[in-house]
Amino acid sequence: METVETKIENGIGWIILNRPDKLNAINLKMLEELEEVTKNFEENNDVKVIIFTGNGKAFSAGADISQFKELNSISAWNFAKKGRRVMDYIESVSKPTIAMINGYALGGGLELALACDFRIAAEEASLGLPEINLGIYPGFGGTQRLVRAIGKAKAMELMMTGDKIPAKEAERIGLVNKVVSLSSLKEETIKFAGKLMEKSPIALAILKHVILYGNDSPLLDGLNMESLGWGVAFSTEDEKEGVNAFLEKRKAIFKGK
Ligand SMILES: CC(C)(COP(=O)(O)OP(=O)(O)OC[C@H]1O[C@@H](n2cnc3c(N)ncnc32)[C@H](O)[C@@H]1OP(=O)(O)O)[C@@H](O)C(=O)NCCC(=O)NCCSC(=O)CCO
Repeated sequence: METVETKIENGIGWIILNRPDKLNAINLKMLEELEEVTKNFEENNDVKVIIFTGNGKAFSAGADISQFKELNSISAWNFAKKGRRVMDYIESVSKPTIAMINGYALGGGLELALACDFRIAAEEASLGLPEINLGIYPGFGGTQRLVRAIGKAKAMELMMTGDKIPAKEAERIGLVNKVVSLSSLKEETIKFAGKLMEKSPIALAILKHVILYGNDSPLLDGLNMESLGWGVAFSTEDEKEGVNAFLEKRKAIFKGK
């Protein structure tokens, strides 16, 4: 891979954006590689949780602006559609995903983090959607996902002013789940991933689907998805194990079956 590094350690699939001299700006190659490595991890049984992060001082400063000079309306539209499809795919992965935000998460970088299930940020991180300063606006799903994540008023403020906010403010408005020191970021993120790895991966996958797609549907459809998925969970060995473990007063050991 040219633009991302990957490794699998103790059930965690790491996807590390790797253009540190360009603050991990997302070019077309990186979009393609992100899609490919995410797909590989989704299909790999050794990977239980996927963590995205960046090498160097940024998570990602967004789409690669140096490529914008060559774009016209049609190629820009296609680039946005490509970016959007990759973010949609990342959001749809059946395994839990975490954005470990080690520094700047701007523009497309924040849109990648928004496509993840959880965001854990270092105190030093700075987040925002500054595209408006380029005479454009977020194009990798941010206009929709940010509103859903933090509500319309704050989302419009961030997108229309282009202001960057510190991690603590991002936590206050519900944009990130947790803020920790940079020195403990990796340890805290692994600890959080560990909690997820103790659960039934099947229940997590169904739950994720119901939350994501149920909330984007009319209430009745979402509620129907919830009860149908709940029934499906009862066809798993993990459900038997969970209930038996409770009744036998021991810790459940889920096998993902
Ligand atoms: C993130 C900023 C504020 C950091 O500033 P600073 O620390 O001063 O670092 P720089 O010298 O600016 O950057 C170092 C190096 O990285 C290049 N770079 C940074 N961001 C990008 C980018 N998005 N695309 C391409 N290249 C980038 C920068 O040019 C430098 O390269 P040199 O070769 O050393 O000159 C600051 O970098 C900043 O504001 N970046 C842009 C943030 C932004 O506007 N993001 C939105 C992009 S559009 C988008 O994401 C569309 C999808 O919705």
